[in-house]
Amino acid sequence: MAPDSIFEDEAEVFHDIEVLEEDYTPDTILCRDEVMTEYINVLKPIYKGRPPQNAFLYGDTGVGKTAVTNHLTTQLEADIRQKNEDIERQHEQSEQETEEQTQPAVEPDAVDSAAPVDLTIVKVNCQNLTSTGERTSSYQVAIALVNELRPPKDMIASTGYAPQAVYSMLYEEMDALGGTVLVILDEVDRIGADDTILYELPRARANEKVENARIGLIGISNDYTFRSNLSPKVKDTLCETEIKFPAYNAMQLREILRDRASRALYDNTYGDDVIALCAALATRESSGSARKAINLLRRAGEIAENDGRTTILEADVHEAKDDLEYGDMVDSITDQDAHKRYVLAAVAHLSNADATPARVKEVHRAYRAVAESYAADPLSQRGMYNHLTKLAMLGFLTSHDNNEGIKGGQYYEFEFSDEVDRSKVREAFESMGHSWHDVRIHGS
Ligand SMILES: Nc1ncnc2c1ncn2[C@@H]1O[C@H](COP(=O)(O)OP(=O)(O)OP(=O)(O)O)[C@@H](O)[C@H]1O
Repeated sequence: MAPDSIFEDEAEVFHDIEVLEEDYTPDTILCRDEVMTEYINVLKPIYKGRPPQNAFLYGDTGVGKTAVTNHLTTQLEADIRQKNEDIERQHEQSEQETEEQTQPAVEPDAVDSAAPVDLTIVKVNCQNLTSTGERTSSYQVAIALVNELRPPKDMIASTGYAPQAVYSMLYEEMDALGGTVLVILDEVDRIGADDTILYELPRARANEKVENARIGLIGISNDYTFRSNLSPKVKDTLCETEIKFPAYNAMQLREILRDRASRALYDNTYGDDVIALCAALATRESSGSARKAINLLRRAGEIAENDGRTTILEADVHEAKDDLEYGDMVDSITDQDAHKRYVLAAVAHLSNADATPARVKEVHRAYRAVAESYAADPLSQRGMYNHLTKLAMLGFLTSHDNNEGIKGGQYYEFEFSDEVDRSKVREAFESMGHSWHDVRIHGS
């Protein structure tokens, strides 16, 4: 039967596509028993009503840091709710029994030692705090935390307050809550060089900034260098416990994928070959990222559906890989700071004018025109050169070392690496809401 609408697919492979969405929290966390045990030990004191611990979680992207955190904090909240209800019931029972009998049936001590636990969890992703993609700062994280704790009508603006005033507001909110306040900072490396908040929070009670609240801090990061660059006093507190999330191997990814696929896809739409290929590609190309494996499966399913098929083929997975790589590169460009993006735009214009590989002087001329077209102050050639070499180090650009002997001297030339091209840079600009400016390349 022909579909009634142009938006209808003749063939469908997804039974529940949401199971493959980024924000889906799986009911069961597979293949993470060891880290879960370590993590549970960090959270145990909270359940027991003792002072919370601080922890630093690290591991490559897509290895379950957020998924495990969400899973365990949800479980912690549910268990504490249950514990508090039990305690309340016990209290009521013992009060009743005291009224009825002269001798209470329940040991009074058993009730007193089990005081209800008051827990508030505040989560902030430090990546999303600036619209321009520049580095976040402790100040912005503090503002985000204040706003998480306040009702919408009392939220504060992201600029215009003295840092100490923001910290005071934060402590006030936390003190008003009382009990244990567990602050979880995802992508904490985005905080950049100013890590004030990371030593302010765990020490707030000792420094008498809060009286009623006990603050625990969990930082999550996929940047290995971040930890080593932390100031020693932050390292001592935040990294009280460190939990490393290792990359998944292909076998583990297969297990995770089989579980997801069985919920997301109709039976018989995929075979074990497709699962194995997604797992193998994610292991090889994306250092064991479950996110990549799941995204590959999802994209491959969409490709099959768009093609009117109810079976996902290995070829769909290969096509999905190409599609995702394109998107990943655009995202990585978006993640760069403004001057690096201007440099990439400059190389895009040069490449379009067939003027690459280009010497630093030529890149600088194009870069200056790009920066000015976005009303930004261009850096000097030396300043820009630092960004240029960093971009080459990160794999966006390739540099050629030319040596023309005594006459020409030694010089470097730059061009896009195989993974980058003009359309990706342009798409990155547009995805950030910046229109693409066609800059004239002089002298080319
Ligand atoms: N052990 C697991 N069992 C089931 N699903 C998992 C597991 N690990 C990761 N996933 C899924 O893989 C995806 C990526 O995981 P997650 O967001 O937790 O990674 P991450 O380590 O926090 O990555 P990033 O550092 O990029 O934030 C999510 O969809 C998550 O549900």
